[in-house]
Amino acid sequence: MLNELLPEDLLDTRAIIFIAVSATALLGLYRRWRASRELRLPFLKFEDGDDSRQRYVAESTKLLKLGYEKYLKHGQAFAMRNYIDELGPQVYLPLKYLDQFKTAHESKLSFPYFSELLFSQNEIGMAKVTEEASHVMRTDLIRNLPAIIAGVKDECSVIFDKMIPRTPDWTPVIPYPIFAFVMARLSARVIAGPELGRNEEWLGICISFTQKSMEAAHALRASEKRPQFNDGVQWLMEHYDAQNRKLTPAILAEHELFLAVASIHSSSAIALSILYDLLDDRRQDAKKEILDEIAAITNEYPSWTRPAVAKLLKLDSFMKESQRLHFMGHARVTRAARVPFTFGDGLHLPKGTMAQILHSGPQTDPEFYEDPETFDPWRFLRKRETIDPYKFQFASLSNVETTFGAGFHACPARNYAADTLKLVLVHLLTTYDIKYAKEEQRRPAETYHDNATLPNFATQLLFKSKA
Ligand code: HEM
Repeated sequence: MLNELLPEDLLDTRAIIFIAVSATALLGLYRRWRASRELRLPFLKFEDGDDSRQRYVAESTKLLKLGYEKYLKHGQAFAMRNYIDELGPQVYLPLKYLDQFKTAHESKLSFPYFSELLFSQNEIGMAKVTEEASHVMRTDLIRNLPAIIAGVKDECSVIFDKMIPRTPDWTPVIPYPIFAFVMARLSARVIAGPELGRNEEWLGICISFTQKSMEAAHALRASEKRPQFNDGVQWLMEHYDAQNRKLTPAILAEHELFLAVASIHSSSAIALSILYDLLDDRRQDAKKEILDEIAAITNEYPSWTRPAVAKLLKLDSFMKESQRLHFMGHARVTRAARVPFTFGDGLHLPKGTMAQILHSGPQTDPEFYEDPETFDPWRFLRKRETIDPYKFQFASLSNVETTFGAGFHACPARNYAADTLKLVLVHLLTTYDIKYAKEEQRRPAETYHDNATLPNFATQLLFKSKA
């Protein structure tokens, strides 16, 4: 019957898929259009005649600065176009909502759902945020941190020696791919264990996020009995066992790939960004003090254990100041409304709204930081000395320190990430002389894409072995 009524090609599988996909996309567009009508918020846009999509890709930084000054600073949320139009408008919230926002239950405001929408994870088959992987990072990683950190410095020497030879001559290096490899290898020790940590194919997979992770994890699981390790695979196996659930290779691969996505590029880009400041000719006095600090710790401790790393107070402060001014992205604490959500004062987010905190706004706001545009390497060290020694650290969380997010989903590996970054920088600063290849010894300008700000990945540096 259907055959008689419809043209032949409409029954072709491709045509059916096309219709189904288009219908879903149209339904999505309709839902988001409705959501944007329900959002009773000022709508921020470029108002100089060009409000094209391209401007949202290249110039969101300008618009977000305006949004902070005009709305957020005065306690008013705003909406703006999402450069991926199908996602509907995005919402930025002022800090007064952060406490309610970060504590809202996952069934209402969701971090995984935000990532699912933003990265079209269902459509492209990308590994999703998995509750189990986050759980083992939140529990087992934190418990095992001293043992894990104790091996990082030695591992740095082994890896960097292969990647940047110790020679007396200046060697030109584009550091980002090397940093990504180093961070992939360091994270692999934590998320996948020593076998995969030394497996170049696995590391390549993690760096390039390819589907091959499935095969690699499958091969690992297929390889008979695994000895006891202290890593994510082991912790996930134990977590599933304790709940009497089956951890299949495919599920394990999904957890592992998600952890690889979460861990490698953020750490590599931040390492590069901080190194750029350490090499800048305006920071040489601070660098000298950091080198003295490292020398003093090396005299006091036989090896780089967690207590030794905790003594890197100046490096910690420098790193935090560097990230304050050269943050990795404007948006943090990203959540999407699984159901319509209303804040205590009546602000309403329709179902499907993607909302976030503007991390960048407070970083250069004199309300939060004195003389905020000045790079003051010991700003946070002074705060630790005079206000609270346990706060204002690189990995600290507060309503203005949102580099690692906030609330339940705040990065569970932030202390691991901070310690690892420090040990990578200690290794680089004590092993090599490093300078910019160009004559001017100044950090290169950031690059921008949508609400991301990234250190320049193409800048060439020169390395030579320390005398
Ligand atoms: C300096 C490097 C890193 C930065 C800046 C960073 C930042 C973040 C941020 C902003 C979030 C979301 C928090 C929120 O929305 O409240 C997050 C989540 C997460 N990060 Fe990190 N991260 C870093 C390194 C790592 C590493 C090395 C790992 C693993 C070894 C990791 C594992 C995770 C996981 C599992 C989550 C999801 C937490 C959850 O679902 O509850 N991160 N991270």
